[in-house]
Amino acid sequence: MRKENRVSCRNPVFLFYTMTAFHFLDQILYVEDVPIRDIVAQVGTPVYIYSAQQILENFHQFDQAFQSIPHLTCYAVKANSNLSLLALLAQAGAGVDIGSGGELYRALKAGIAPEKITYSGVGKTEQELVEALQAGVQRINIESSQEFELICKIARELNTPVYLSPRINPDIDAQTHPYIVTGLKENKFGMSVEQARTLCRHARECSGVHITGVSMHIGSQMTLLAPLIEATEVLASFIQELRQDGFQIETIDLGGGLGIRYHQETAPTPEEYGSALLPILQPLRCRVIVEPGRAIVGNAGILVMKVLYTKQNASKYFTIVDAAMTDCIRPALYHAYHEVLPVHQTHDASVPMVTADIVGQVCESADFFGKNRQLPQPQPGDLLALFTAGAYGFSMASHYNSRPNAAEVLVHKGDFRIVRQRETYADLIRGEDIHLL
Ligand SMILES: Cc1ncc(COP(=O)(O)O)c(C=O)c1O
Ligand SMILES: N[C@@H](CCCC[NH3+])C(=O)O
Repeated sequence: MRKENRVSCRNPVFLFYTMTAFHFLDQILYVEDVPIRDIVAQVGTPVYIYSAQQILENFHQFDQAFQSIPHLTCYAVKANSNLSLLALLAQAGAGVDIGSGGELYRALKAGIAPEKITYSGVGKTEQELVEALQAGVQRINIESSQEFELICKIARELNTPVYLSPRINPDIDAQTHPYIVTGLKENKFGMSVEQARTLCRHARECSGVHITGVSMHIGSQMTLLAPLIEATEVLASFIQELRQDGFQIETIDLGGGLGIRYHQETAPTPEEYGSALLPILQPLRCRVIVEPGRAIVGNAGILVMKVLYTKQNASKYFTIVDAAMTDCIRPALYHAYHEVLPVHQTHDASVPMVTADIVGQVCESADFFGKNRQLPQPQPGDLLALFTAGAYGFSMASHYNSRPNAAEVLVHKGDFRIVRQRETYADLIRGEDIHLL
């Protein structure tokens, strides 16, 4: 990763990005050793670009944070499910957390060993559960008594042992965006300790079904450790109780949720996260599962887009780009802040700074990437990069307005590969038939 000779830029946020694989050299944005413009020249825009080195560095930070105890880092596939990213992480020794049959399919295709897969989710269907058990998945986080009954039935029919971890909803506020809080009692996820206690007792009567763990996932983009510490304590004391009742609890699954820096927030590092939790975890002598998604891929990806037009309505300036909320819905859905910077910096003082909304092509006023952003007056054809877009970017893409999905590119050192082709119009109508009744 080149980090020498960086130019000073007009915007101080540039300095922040020099801490990742994305950096400016002679006013040009690079990922690892590749200029973004070289990728765009070959692949076009909009394009998601990921750094393999950054992903691996983030993954190893989690591994190191828990190295003093048995653990498995199960990357949450929902954050970014591209097959090449999954294969990269598989090669590095990661397991995965999946939330659907589709994610199971991807994980297996990417070479993740079934015994390294954890299956979470509030609404797993019978077919999905059967597929997971037949594939050899050995950790299912269970979220309701009805799901439990269904799993008991499937275990009998398949004559397969099943290993379950009730997902505890500890009623603790993760203090993040309300749409991504998942551990309050009014949320749909998991069950109370009381309900889990009843479920575990019931499990004794179901042959082939074993309660071997306890799990949680209380929210996403958490910037405070206190809720995670408190929730881990709840799980730890439940584990002690279950063991006293004779259950052989081997696993504690802490879920994901560690936040990252998008703007001015400060998020704990994986090391700080590990250090805060290890005193609770060590005495349990459990295998620890962590399920980070965003913290592994978030800062390892950008979305590059091209300026189509600029215009002014009344006193407002707009920069209209060739990407849209269909490529990255986070600003529209959560009012999430993502830094947007020109791919080529200018030191030319004659280029005026403007304050503009950076907006997409879709017919929704929520279709924006940034509001009132200060940047050197963009010109049609200029490239802009939306930073920290590796998590919940492409994986939440849609086809609204019949927009083909963007291409995805993976970079490693001086080399890059298209890891997902840009969609065509034909892709958009695949599976549709015209019937005139
Ligand atoms: C069960 C489960 N595990 C892990 C994650 C990953 O979360 P994050 O990307 O916030 O680390 C999620 C999503 O929030 C989840 O629902
Ligand atoms: N999609 C969310 C995170 C939800 C995590 C899934 N439980 C985001 O973009 O921040």
